[in-house]
Amino acid sequence: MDKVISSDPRAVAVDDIIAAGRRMDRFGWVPATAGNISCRLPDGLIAITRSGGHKGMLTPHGVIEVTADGTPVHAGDRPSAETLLHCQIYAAFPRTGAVLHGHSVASTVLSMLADDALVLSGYEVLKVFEGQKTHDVSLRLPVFDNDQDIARLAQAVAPHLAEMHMGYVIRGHGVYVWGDDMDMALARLEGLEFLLACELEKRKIRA
Ligand SMILES: CSC[C@@H](O)[C@@H](O)C(=O)COP(=O)(O)O
Ligand SMILES: [Zn+2]
Repeated sequence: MDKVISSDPRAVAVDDIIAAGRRMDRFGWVPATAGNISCRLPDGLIAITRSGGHKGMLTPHGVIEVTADGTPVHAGDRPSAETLLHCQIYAAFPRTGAVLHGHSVASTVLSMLADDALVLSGYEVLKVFEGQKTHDVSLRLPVFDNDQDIARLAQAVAPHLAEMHMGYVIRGHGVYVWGDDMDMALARLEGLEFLLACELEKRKIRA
């Protein structure tokens, strides 16, 4: 889909979120109603996917606005069940403009085999992450236990946000990745998912 040329930041955000959902769906990262997607708007509000519904088949109706603390701007709107995790990332990183959450096979399986982190080493694609200039590095991808209480999950994540290079994984659930804008967030998600797919292949060969 061509990018919408618009001076209305809301229209651009809606278009970016719909396009991101389609791209994530093409890779198989948003099965059933999994995943959620958001953008920060210039006025500080957050455009985010409604809860439920397929993220590969979003329409403008599937994108709503919440305040920085996750309160829907329009009463009755039901934002993503994981809205607080998005809000937490925007609060921690003032430059962040987009947050993506997907449920890939690789992140789901590997996180169930890991302790508190997955360590990714030696891959050229590690350079997609901020500040990385070489493949010759080991980056830690934290893994948090899944929790249906999202406020409690956010509390578990909070102390570790500042040290994150790539995002994080929720065990048996999926990844959270972010970037200054949607293109950057998508590039990082694609890079991370490539690395996780490589790790999964390595483990299959070793088994
Ligand atoms: C297929 S169930 C997935 C949900 O429980 C959740 O993890 C998810 O990613 C989507 O929730 P949503 O409320 O639509 O944003
Ligand atoms: Zn999820």
